[in-house]
Amino acid sequence: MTMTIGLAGKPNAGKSTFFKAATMADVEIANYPFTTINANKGVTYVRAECPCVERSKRCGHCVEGIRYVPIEMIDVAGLVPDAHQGRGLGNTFLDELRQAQAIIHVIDASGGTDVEGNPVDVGEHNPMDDVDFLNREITMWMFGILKRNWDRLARKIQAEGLKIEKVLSEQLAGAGVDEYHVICSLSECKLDHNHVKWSDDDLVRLCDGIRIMSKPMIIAANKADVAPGGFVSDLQSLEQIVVPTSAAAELALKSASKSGAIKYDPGDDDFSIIKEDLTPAQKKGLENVHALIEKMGGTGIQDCINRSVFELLDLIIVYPVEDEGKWTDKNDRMLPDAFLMKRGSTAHDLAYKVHSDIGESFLYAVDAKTKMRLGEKHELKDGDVVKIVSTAK
Ligand SMILES: Nc1nc2c(ncn2[C@@H]2O[C@H](COP(=O)(O)OP(=O)(O)OP(=O)(O)O)[C@@H](O)[C@H]2O)c(=O)[nH]1
Repeated sequence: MTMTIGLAGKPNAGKSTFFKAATMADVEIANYPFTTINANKGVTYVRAECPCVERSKRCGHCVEGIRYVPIEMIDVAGLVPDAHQGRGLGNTFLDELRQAQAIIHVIDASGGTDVEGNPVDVGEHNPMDDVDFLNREITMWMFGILKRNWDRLARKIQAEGLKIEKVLSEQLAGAGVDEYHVICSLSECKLDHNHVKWSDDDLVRLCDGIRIMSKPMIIAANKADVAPGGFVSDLQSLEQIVVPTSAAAELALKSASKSGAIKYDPGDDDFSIIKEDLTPAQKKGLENVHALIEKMGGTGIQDCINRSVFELLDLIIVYPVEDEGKWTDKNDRMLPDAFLMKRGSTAHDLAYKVHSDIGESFLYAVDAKTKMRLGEKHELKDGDVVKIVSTAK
C-alpha cells in the first residue's frame, strides 16, 4: 500500500504553496520515477538518517547520509465550510481524502483570511475558529453516507443478526474506514445497546469517533512568518500535533536550490549561497528567509511531513538487504530499499512486504547490524537493516 498524506484546509490557507514546495524535488533526491503525478498528486519525502552513516562507504541512495523515503501527497482543494451539504466543490474533495492515511490541516495562522478564505487584514481572523471546521466536514460526510441508508440498515442488522461493525464499515469502506475503526468508536461512544434507538445525534457522535480513528490529523500553522505570535502559540496549546510552517519560505528555498543559487536539502535548518552573481533583490530575499528560518529552526515543512509519518501514524523505516555483510541486494546495490512500516511490525511482516512468496516460505531473519538471528515474531525497530532467509527461489 502506498503511504499517502492529504493536505486540506480552507481556501488561501497555503495548501498549493505547501504542496508545490513539498513535491518539488531537487534532482539529487528525486530517486523516484516522477514527482508530480497529476495536478494535485505528487511525491514528497520523509527525511531520516541513512543507516550507511555507520559504515565507511555511502550507499548511493542518500544525500550525504540523509535518506529521503518517498510518499504520496494529495492537495485536496476546494474545501469550504458546509461542503458536505454541497457548497463549493461539494463532496468531491472528500472523495479525494479517502485515499489519505493522514491529513495535514493547513491553517492560515496569520489570521489574514476569513472563515471562507477571503483576504482580510493580518490578525483580523482568529485561526482557532478554523480548527474544527475540517473535523466537522469529515464527520458530517460520514454521517451523510450512513444516514442515507440507516433505516434499511438498522432493520437488516436486526432481522439478519448481522454484526453492526461489519455493516457500518462496509457502508463507510469508500471513506477508508475498516471494522477496527468502527469497533473502537463504538466502545468510546457507549451508545444504547439497541441500535434501532439511536438518534441522529448518536450517529454523528459515532461518526466523529470513526473520523478520529480513521483520519488522523496534524495541524500546519502556516504563514508563521507573518503570524502574530499569540496566534501560533494558541494553536500550539491544542491537544493535537501543531507545527508552525512557512510554505512560502520553503518554496523560495526549493526554487533557489533548483536554480543553483543555494545549497539546501529539504529539512535542513539552514542553507548556503553557492552562486556568486546574485542580484541585490535575490540577496535581500534570501537574507529575509535566512532570518526567518533562524528564528523558526527551519521552514517547518519537512518537520510537518516527518511528524505526520513518525508521530501521528507511528511508522518506522526498515531496510531489507540480501547480503548481511555488505548490506546489498543481489545486484550489489547497497541499501536499495527503505520500507515504511507500522511500529510493532515483525520480521515476518517484513518478509511479506518484500514478497508474498518470501513471507510464506520465511525461515528466519538476520539483523545486519548485530548479525543476530531473528525469529518471525521479532519486533523491528526504526532504522533496522534486515536480511530475510526463506526457502523461496
Ligand atoms: N506569508 C506567507 N504567505 C503564504 C504562505 N503560504 C502561502 N502563502 C500565500 O497565501 C496565498 C494563498 O496560498 P495558496 O497556496 O494558493 O492557498 P491554497 O490553500 O492552495 O488556496 P486554494 O487553492 O484557494 O484552496 C498565496 O498568496 C501564497 O503566496 C506562507 O507560508 N507565508
